[in-house]
Amino acid sequence: MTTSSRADRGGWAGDAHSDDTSLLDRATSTAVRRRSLRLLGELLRPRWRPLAWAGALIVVGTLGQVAGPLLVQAGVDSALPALRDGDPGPLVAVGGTYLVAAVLGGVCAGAYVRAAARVAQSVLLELRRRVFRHTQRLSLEFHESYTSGRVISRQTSDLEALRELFDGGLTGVVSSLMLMLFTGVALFVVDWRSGLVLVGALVPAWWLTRWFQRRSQLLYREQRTASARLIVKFVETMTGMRAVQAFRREPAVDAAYSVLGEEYRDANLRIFGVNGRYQPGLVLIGNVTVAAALAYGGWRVYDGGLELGALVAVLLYVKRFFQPIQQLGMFYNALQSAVAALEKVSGLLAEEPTVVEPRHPTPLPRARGEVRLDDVTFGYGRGPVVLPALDLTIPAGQTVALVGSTGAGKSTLAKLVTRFYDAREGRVLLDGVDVRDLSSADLRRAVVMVTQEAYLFSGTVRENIALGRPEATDAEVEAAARAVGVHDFVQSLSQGYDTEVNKRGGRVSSGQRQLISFARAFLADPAVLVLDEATSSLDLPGERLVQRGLQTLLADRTALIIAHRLSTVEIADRVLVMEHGTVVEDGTPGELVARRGRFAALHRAWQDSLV
Ligand SMILES: Nc1ncnc2c1ncn2[C@@H]1O[C@H](COP(=O)(O)OP(=O)(O)OP(=O)(O)O)[C@@H](O)[C@H]1O
Repeated sequence: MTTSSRADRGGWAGDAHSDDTSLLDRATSTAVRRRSLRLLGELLRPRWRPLAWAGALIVVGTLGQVAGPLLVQAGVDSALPALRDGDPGPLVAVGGTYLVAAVLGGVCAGAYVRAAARVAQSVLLELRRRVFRHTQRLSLEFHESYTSGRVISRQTSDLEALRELFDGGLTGVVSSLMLMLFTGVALFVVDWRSGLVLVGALVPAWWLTRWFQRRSQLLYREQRTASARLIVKFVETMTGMRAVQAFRREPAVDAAYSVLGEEYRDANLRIFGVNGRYQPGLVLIGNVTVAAALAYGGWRVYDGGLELGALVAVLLYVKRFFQPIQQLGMFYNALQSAVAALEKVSGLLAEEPTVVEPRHPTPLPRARGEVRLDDVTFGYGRGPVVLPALDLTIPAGQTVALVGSTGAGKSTLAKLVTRFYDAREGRVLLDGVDVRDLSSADLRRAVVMVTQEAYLFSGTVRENIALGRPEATDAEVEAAARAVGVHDFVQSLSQGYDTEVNKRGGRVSSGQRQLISFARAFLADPAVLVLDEATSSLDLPGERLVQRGLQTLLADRTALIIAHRLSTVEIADRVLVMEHGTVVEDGTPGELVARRGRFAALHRAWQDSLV
């Protein structure tokens, strides 16, 4: 894959994540820009009507503002002489028009801000929704490689940068540009020679702006990268707080966080350094131009080549012309920040799920639960092969315990059966149907995975149990809880099934957490259950409770359990011992103990640990 096409897709795959580097080569940079613009186009196209309305408002509003100096000129050069001759009419007319233009300009500018804000807010809402929906849609492969902190910074600080641009900057940029354009045209209308003085001044202003643009583009990328790193570190530390405290990593983490914080501060300071040169540079150019226009115009007034009113108008226009440039410089910061953010968000949105939904799924409304791996070879991404040519058949209803040393490929096998990943070669079949041909609805109904961490979401115990079947009745939820033996515990909570978990009064132990997740799986009633048994040890009564719950859960269904406990292995119909991605022993627990191989040794070690 070429760099540009990877950047076009988003480029997280592989070790160099494009959004973590601020130095992109030219081709990648162009591809990233194009991708961002495409996204912006997609977002703006359906909103062209309100955009056109905002555009009309700003044109009228700016015309109202630009009319001022022209009217001053008319006042000085025509209305005042007429008044001297005893005719106050022109002065009244000029004064009245000035008032109308000022009011119209103000009203339209205000309406423009509101109209632009409505468009901006709806774009932001859509983007926020898209990012969330898209991240959910992406396969596990993405989530295992793109750290959660980075996803969070896409959804928070990047969208925030875009909000800042839309809220203040963008409306300002458009009105500033408009004001400059109309002011320039009006200046040429009043006195084209003075217009040429302005054009001369634009040359250094242009060079200064180009310099600023180049420097700040790089610096803003650096700033966003530094900010994302800071967020990643924070999220990582907070989610791993137990490990941090257990291993007294606080000072090390603190030091690392401080370094990242300093890098972020330095990145911000560098930006201010560039701004600090750009802004005064522009002010200087502006003032020199006003002085030049005054000298040149004054000489011509003296000479009789220019009316006094025209000179006043020229000076007002030249002064006004440079005000928006300074504003533009400030908005440019917001723009840079937002462009960098848009590049990253568009990268995330360009990611494609690696596990794709079939176009014409084979229906499987009622799975029996036979699982077969047919010559399956698998490796992560472009990494080494983890499972080489695996053949395995698990008849419907069989409970299989997977054991083996760490890194042997047990979880990988589980992730293939649940189709969190697709095999590189070979097929994974459920009831004879390739899992790639099943709709995700059928597959997720038939195959449920219970993970080690048994994640509980904020909400009530009832909602947590009914996660896979939200339409389940209270009686069904309770029956599931009874079946796995967690009903009494739930009843003992302050508000029973309505207790909010993870809040005060709703704290659950790891064993209870597992039982709730068993109840959740029981209620979902899948034909195949894949279970990564928790490694944390429970006390004996707790272990018995979990074991009993497990047995009820397993009855009549196919189960693949990554087993960490002797008691679990003993209730299995079959044990598979894995080493380096291959099954090295396969049989009933009794048979394997008798065979005196690896499992027998493991079995002995487990038994010894119990006495
Ligand atoms: N997301 C991943 N990306 C790349 N390689 C991975 C990923 N997950 C696992 N691996 C690699 O695949 C191999 C098998 O890992 P797997 O998690 O399946 O082992 P396991 O038998 O479940 O181990 P454990 O009992 O420690 O969980 C290991 O070498 C591991 O480093």
